[in-house]
Amino acid sequence: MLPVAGTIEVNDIHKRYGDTRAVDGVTFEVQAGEFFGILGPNGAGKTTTLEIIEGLREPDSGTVSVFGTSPWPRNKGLLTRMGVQLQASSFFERLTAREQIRMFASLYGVAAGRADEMLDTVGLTDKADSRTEKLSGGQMQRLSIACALVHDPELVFLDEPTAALDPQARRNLWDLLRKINDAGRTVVLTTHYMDEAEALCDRVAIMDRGQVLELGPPATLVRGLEAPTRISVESGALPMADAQAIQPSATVEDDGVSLTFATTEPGPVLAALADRDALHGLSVKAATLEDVFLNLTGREYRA
Ligand SMILES: Nc1ncnc2c1ncn2[C@@H]1O[C@H](COP(=O)(O)OP(=O)(O)OP(=O)(O)O)[C@@H](O)[C@H]1O
Repeated sequence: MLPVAGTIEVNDIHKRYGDTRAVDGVTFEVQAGEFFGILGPNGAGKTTTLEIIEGLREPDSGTVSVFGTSPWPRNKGLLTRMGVQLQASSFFERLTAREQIRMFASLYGVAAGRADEMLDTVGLTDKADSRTEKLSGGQMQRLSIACALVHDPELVFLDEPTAALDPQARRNLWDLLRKINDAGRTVVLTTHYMDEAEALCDRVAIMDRGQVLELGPPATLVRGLEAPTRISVESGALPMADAQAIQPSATVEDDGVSLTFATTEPGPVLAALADRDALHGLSVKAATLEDVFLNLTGREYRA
């Protein structure tokens, strides 16, 4: 049997700008229905990678296939099957939200009624008559996502869709993105937020300096680290000697604010603290993708 081709296949792509190796040998596949994330700090090469897949840029070398064909040179057959989220700045001037999305719909030969439905899907019906420059950041992002989805594409690209949003607006947008994926669409998203990648993505490619350092489901990447869990309670909850006796393999520190255990076996430590009635101010922090990045690069993650 032939292997099943991915919706997207990226094979050893390179792109240089002068001396900058923006993309330096990137390879991955995205399967149909996947929520795939490209995660990395500013300048990692995420946008360049995405634009090459979208057919907006030509790689210097390497190949890309989307639905089995090359997106470069500009492939009109792919346009109707892909949705690309535009930055809010690319809206037509002085149109209302409804006029914007109907304009996008008409470009694809999509009926106005479908455009109005999409406004409703992204929760903007009550803003339909507002001019886009009057919308909040989150509302503009939702409108740009609605415009990307108006022709019902199978594959959706989102470039940092929640950048610069407040936490509540980000959460709302996450719910919307999950719905889009649950409806069967393949979603490729770039983000520099570790928590966003963890919350949304089935698999994530961690990029830095033009290269993919690690690729897999977020939970697998974190588990693969075998990084310790950090258990903190109030400073002085136990005398240091008693704390150290709980689990000789754990590292224990008391910094005057918290007494913290770093342990790969958190269960017995929690049980022992409960036995000693020493759970005041408890917080438990497992390793995150940030620890994975630190482990891979030796650098703290700075989005
Ligand atoms: N058109 C361009 N001309 C010259 N250099 C560029 C161009 N586009 C990107 N670069 C450089 O290539 C590198 C990768 O940029 P890219 O925008 O792909 O990264 P990114 O991970 O998307 O970053 P950000 O999160 O800041 O958008 C950066 O060093 C950037 O300065």
